[in-house]
Amino acid sequence: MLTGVVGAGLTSLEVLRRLDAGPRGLVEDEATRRLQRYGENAVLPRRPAAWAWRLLGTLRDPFTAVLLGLGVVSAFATSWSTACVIAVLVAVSCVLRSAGEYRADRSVAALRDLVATTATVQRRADEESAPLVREIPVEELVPGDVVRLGPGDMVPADVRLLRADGLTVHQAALTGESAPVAKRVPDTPVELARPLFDQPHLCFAGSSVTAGTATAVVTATGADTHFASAHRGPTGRRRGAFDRSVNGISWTLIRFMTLTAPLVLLANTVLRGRGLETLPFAVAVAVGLTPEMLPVIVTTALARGAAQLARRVGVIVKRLPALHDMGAVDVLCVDKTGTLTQDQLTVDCYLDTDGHTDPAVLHWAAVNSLWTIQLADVPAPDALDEAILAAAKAAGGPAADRDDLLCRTPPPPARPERALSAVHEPAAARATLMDVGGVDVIPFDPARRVVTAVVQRPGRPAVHTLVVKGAVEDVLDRCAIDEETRARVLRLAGRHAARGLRLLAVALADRPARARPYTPADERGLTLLGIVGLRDELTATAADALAALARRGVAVKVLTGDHPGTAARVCAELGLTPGEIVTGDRIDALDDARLAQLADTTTVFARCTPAHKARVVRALRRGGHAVGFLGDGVNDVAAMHAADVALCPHAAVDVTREAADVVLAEKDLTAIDSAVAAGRHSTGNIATYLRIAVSSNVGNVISMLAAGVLLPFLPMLPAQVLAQNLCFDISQLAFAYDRPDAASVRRPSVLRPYAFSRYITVFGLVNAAADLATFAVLGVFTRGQTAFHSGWFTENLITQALVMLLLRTARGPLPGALRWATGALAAVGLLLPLSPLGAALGLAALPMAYYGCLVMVLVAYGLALAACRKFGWPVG
Ligand SMILES: Nc1ncnc2c1ncn2[C@@H]1O[C@H](COP(=O)(O)OP(=O)(O)OP(=O)(O)O)[C@@H](O)[C@H]1O
Repeated sequence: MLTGVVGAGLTSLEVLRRLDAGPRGLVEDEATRRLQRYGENAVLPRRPAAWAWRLLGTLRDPFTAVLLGLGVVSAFATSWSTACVIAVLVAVSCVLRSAGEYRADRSVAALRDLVATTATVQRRADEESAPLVREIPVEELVPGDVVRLGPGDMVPADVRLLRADGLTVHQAALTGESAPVAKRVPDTPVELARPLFDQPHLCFAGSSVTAGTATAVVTATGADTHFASAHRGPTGRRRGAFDRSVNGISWTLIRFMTLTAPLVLLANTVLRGRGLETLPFAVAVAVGLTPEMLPVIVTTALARGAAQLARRVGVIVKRLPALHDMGAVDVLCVDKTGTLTQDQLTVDCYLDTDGHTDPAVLHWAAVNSLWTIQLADVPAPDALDEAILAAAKAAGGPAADRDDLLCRTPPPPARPERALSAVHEPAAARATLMDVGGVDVIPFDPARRVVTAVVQRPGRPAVHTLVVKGAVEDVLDRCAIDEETRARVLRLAGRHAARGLRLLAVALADRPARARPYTPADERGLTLLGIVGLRDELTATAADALAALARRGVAVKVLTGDHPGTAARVCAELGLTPGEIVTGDRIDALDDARLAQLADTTTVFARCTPAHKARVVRALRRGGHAVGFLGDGVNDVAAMHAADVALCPHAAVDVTREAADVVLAEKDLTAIDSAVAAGRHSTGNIATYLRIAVSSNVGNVISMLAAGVLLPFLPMLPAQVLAQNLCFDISQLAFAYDRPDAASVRRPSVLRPYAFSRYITVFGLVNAAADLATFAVLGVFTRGQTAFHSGWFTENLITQALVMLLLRTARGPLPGALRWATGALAAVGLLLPLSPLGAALGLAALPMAYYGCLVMVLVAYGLALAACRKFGWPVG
């Protein structure tokens, strides 16, 4: 295998020779041998991680780190029982979490293979056979393979270009450079002094093709690529809504917890004159405050949601937190072509600049399409080009068939004088128009919105004809026309766009023939021929999907590169109210703050480049929205990276699938609604756990502090604090299986730290009030520490079971898991003090009268909770 550095200085031929390969591609048998020798072309092994690694991975969680820290403090204070219980807590949490992650990985792994990335490779059956171009899984690529690259492809390995046309690649994953860079096969020897990633003829795994095409030979695969050496782990990702809410709250709690132990210690020292002997108790209280099951609940709730989505509606969640982000999304940006529409085009009309049907317009559009496909070695022809070639064939025209192109005679154009005289075509040459030969191509680029094929017409060896097609405004900008014609053509385009057609303008220019390659700078002074209108049917499920999202409070915005008129019509047909349409040039004129305001109220953005789409998404996020982006093309990737969560339909190009967090494996767009509902469902369960665990724990801390001051002894022994905490934690795992009611999945689910703090303060205080009432009862009915500890232990577990029942967000029937969990928790509270284990923990049976009063405290507590719920306050 060649390293990029060695390969950089060699000629193409030398590289091929060193790789023992040829421009026609490897023979299949040899490729199989190489696959065995070099291994799979994967940066990270596809094998599931070993159990030990999974367990170690779960230790990275901040709550676990805090618990371990507290365990170490206990060990130093030689409080071995506290240290042991903490170790058990950490072990239970890690084992449960890694088991959840393992199940989650397994359930989506099979479906993920369905959306695996492929590479277009050129191989031969044997030495004598002609090369065959076919798609193979990227993992099967080997050094020496000849691959084809086109827009939207991931560069599948480190490659050396053999041929390239207008190739630009995005290599931010390697260099951090956000702008695409041009790559080409240099005419002169390469300059070795240049940094490796700047070498024009080398492309690297981890980058993606933004425009143009290329044929290249693979120089390194898998772990030998530069990407692999730079990223020995998963690549970093943007911070989504998940990080902003759950993680934000986690860190607030961790700060709070780290203050708890010193506070308890201080209160006991200052007010009761106790010394360091209270350290284990202080540590236990801090541990009691920790919602240590949060990582387990998060993994279980999200993994369950993801597995159900995959099974029921074929939605693949590639990154678990993305499911939470789906639930938080309140704005979904969608591109139009290939998402809301099928991208299966048919030509509707071909018109000259006066709006009359003109086959010459279709003919030249077909010449452009044909040579774009042929010269650029596009792995998969654009749907637009295929539609134009099909229409030309159906019209019986000269561009009917790629193979026919060079030999058939065109029909006489309806208005030949216009189209052909426009390029000063001698009448005699018209009949042989199709004998054109392709010379060069400047591929389509969503930022330029035009594509140029350079052809040579028969009998005119000294002349090259540039055939340009693309978005109407962009082609007009390159034409030598007066203002009046321009305005007339724009009006014509507007009328047809309003019918929902996709429009292309076609223009020509003659240039003296030359050997030098053509560049975008040559696309000027063109002669306009006319426009082609194409019809693109709506995706069958698009209207239903948009209506369902609107019902869930998700605002849908369309961000398209297409004509404003076309976008408006499509949106109206889908039941969206387009309102004022904002175009790319208007976006350019606005600063970020003004764009954020405008983006809030705009539904359709048209004539957007990839950069415009990304700016709008960033502006919306800055305006406080959680933004999803659903796109299928290379022009959507930047916006997908900018969004909280990126989605793509099943037929998206490789680079889009790679950028997506959520892939819709089926054709049905209404699956997005199911994904949003599943996200809200999972988040609802996580939020319920957090609210209940933390408010109950806060209540306990307040009571512990109060009791520490009021009582001559510790209100609970450290081991008792930890034991009740362990029971409460385990029972709360049932929240991962709760079923939220319909109302709670109707709005975007976001955990707002302020509302959350209010919630835990109020319910924490109600909980503490119940505890203080219990202390009073205990003061009346019991004597001594053991009875006090036992009474409070029982009350604590039963109130926690009550809180779980009364404060869960869902109001529907209790799922079995919750019924069992709360029942078991209350039973432990009542029975443990009577058992030998209770005795070991320092607990004992209580007088019967206590239980009667406890019932009264519990009834009062339950009524207080129910009253708070009934008046809808506080809602976290
Ligand atoms: N293969 C092509 N040849 C010539 N012009 C094209 C081609 N593909 C697209 N265009 C023109 O460029 C414009 C922008 O294309 P782009 O691919 O950025 O967006 P889109 O496909 O129109 O819409 P969306 O952003 O919704 O996917 C199109 O509206 C069309 O006029």
